[in-house]
Amino acid sequence: MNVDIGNALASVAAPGVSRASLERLDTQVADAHERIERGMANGEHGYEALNLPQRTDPDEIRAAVEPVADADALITVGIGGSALGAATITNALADESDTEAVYLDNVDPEWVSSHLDRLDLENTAINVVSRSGTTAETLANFLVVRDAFESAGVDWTERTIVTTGDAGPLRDLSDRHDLPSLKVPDGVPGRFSALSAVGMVAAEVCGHDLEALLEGAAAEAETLSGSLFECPAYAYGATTYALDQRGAGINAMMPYAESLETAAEWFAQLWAESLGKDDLGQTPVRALGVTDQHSQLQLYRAGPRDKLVTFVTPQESVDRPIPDTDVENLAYLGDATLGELLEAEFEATEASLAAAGRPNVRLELERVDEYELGGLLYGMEAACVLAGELYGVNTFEQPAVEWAKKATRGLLGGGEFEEAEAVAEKTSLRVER
Ligand SMILES: O=P(O)(O)OC[C@H]1O[C@H](O)[C@H](O)[C@@H](O)[C@@H]1O
Repeated sequence: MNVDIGNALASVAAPGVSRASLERLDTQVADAHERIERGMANGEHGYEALNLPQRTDPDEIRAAVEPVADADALITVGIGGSALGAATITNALADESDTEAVYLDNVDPEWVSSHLDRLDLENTAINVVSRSGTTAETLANFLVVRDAFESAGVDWTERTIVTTGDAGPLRDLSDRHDLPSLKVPDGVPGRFSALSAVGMVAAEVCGHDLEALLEGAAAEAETLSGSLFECPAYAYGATTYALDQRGAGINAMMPYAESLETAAEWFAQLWAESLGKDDLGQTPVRALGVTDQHSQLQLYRAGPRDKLVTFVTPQESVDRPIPDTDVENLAYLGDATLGELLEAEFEATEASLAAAGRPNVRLELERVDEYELGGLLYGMEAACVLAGELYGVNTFEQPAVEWAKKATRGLLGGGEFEEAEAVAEKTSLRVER
């Protein structure tokens, strides 16, 4: 992954971040890097995630998925960090795969049923993932999926792989039915676990190259160093932090590849849950080039000056010519390909933001393949850890989400809920038709 922060730097037209201030920030980056290295060396909670390229064992994952390797479809039941990493990988690489990857994260009954009703369950496998093993949505969806298998006369115990922590309801269930299981590595929070079994079971069943994913991540890991000017991941983390300090509290992640749409979702969780605490953090927004040029771009170029736009641009991809036409005003398209049009749209958007003094950063990938994707996932995680150090927040906890999880359980009769109820009552205002 290369990072071009040129359009985030202050110029005559743009009020971005100055090179001098980045040079000053580099001292803090050096200190943060020392802290990160120490955390990695000691396997401390969270920092351990940056060791995954060396720790993850593809053979162990392959052995666990062997019983379902021939599945036509794989239903991954998980949410947040237990689904988005895997979905990012399989959606990005979908064209290489014969297995359909389905992700059940939401508990919308209509949507869950629509998947279960259409899939041939006899040739479908289940990949249930929960670090804690207690997440209500995941367990509920798993019970529903299991029930659908039983109703279809399919032995779900022959078709299920579990990935979870050492203990908890999901681990108990997996032990009771002797299911093939993998462990969420210690010290790795869900949103940093894409490069472990959490993200890679689905990748393996869908036929992707796990070694290449890890090699790409390892290559990115090798660039970690005490200067943002030498490390693309830190350049990104430090620049976003510096821009946020100057008012860019919103970061719109805008890949110019349909296949990377889920990567923006994954990034949103990483950035929001890791940095959004102590009244600090930068709000991630999901966007997609070119689609959102025709919906959000007006705001990015002419709305409040509180945004950074992050482009992700693969340099190579398959292409397709635009056929000639005899419609006179469209003749200019006939000489181009869809890829050239996409590239021109990207360059025009980047230039238009820069011309309007709106900071933007470009993350360049050679192409969308396992190696580059591994680098992108690792690079964004390292950028996030660095940004967390600069903000001075605890990057690896998420107390606000835990509060809502507890409240949900309480509402369903699974625990205390007085605090949430009391607040909701005081602030409720209802307007009826
Ligand atoms: O993997 P699980 O324990 O089921 O957790 C799934 C998700 O739950 C919560 O929403 C956490 O805030 C997320 O960070 C986590 O990824």
